[in-house]
Amino acid sequence: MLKVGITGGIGSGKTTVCKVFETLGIPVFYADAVAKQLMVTDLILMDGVKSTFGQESYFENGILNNKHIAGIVFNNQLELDKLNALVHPAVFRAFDKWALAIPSSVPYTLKEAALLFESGSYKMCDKNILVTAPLTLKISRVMQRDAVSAEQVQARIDKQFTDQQKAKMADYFIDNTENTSVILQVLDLHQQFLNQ
Ligand SMILES: CC(C)(COP(=O)(O)OP(=O)(O)OC[C@H]1O[C@@H](n2cnc3c(N)ncnc32)[C@H](O)[C@@H]1O)[C@@H](O)C(=O)NCCC(=O)NCCS
Ligand SMILES: Nc1ncnc2c1ncn2[C@@H]1O[C@H](COP(=O)(O)OP(=O)(O)OP(=O)(O)O)[C@@H](O)[C@H]1O
Repeated sequence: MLKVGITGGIGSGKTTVCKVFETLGIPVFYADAVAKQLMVTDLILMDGVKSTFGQESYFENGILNNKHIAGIVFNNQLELDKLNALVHPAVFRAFDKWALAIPSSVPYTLKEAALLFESGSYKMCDKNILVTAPLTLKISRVMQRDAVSAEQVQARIDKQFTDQQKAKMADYFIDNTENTSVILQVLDLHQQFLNQ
């Protein structure tokens, strides 16, 4: 079965685009959501996070202290590398398990990940899609969605490959500047994947 990776910079709208594919019956593995879940359920990963970033990485009720970790990793590349080295192997394992449970009648699957190219996981996909949007639009979307400052969004953008770098590794592109064209672009790609 065809495995398609889908990524895009913060606020590009990759999750929103994946919801459109889901309406066509395509199963989507949301790597970032799974990573978040593993951060509070995978005991080995949690131990690694606590010993690397301190006990304060979790509140007493077990909830992840996102602000604490984000404050460390998005200001220091070495610390971010440590977090990624803890999280990515756990997500790869979860994806393999998920893919095994997909029925063979499904024409293709999608793997949505913010760091598809950065983590190297695009190599495990047959084709990869890059969702793009103008930088100012991406920043304003995330500021609105997460109630964060432009500087905080920019700090994450700085930790991801640029769209130019990602474009070299992508096979397909979706321009998510406005809603209507996105649906048509998804339908077009869907048809191409069904014909492969
Ligand atoms: C660092 C954490 C605590 C920050 O939490 P917070 O709620 O502020 O952000 P959230 O998880 O919603 O991420 C929002 C966006 O930030 C960007 N981002 C998140 N983690 C990373 C990273 N390691 N490198 C680059 N960008 C990142 C992505 O575009 C992501 O979609 C959180 O992202 C986390 O637990 N990360 C570990 C899990 C992980 O690596 N996920 C995969 C990458 S998104
Ligand atoms: N075409 C669009 N028109 C209007 N709003 C949009 C569009 N695409 C995405 N958005 C909004 O922009 C915000 C960011 O979109 P989304 O969460 O899908 O991006 P993302 O690429 O998954 O971001 P992140 O990397 O932060 O997870 C969301 O609030 C979403 O509802």
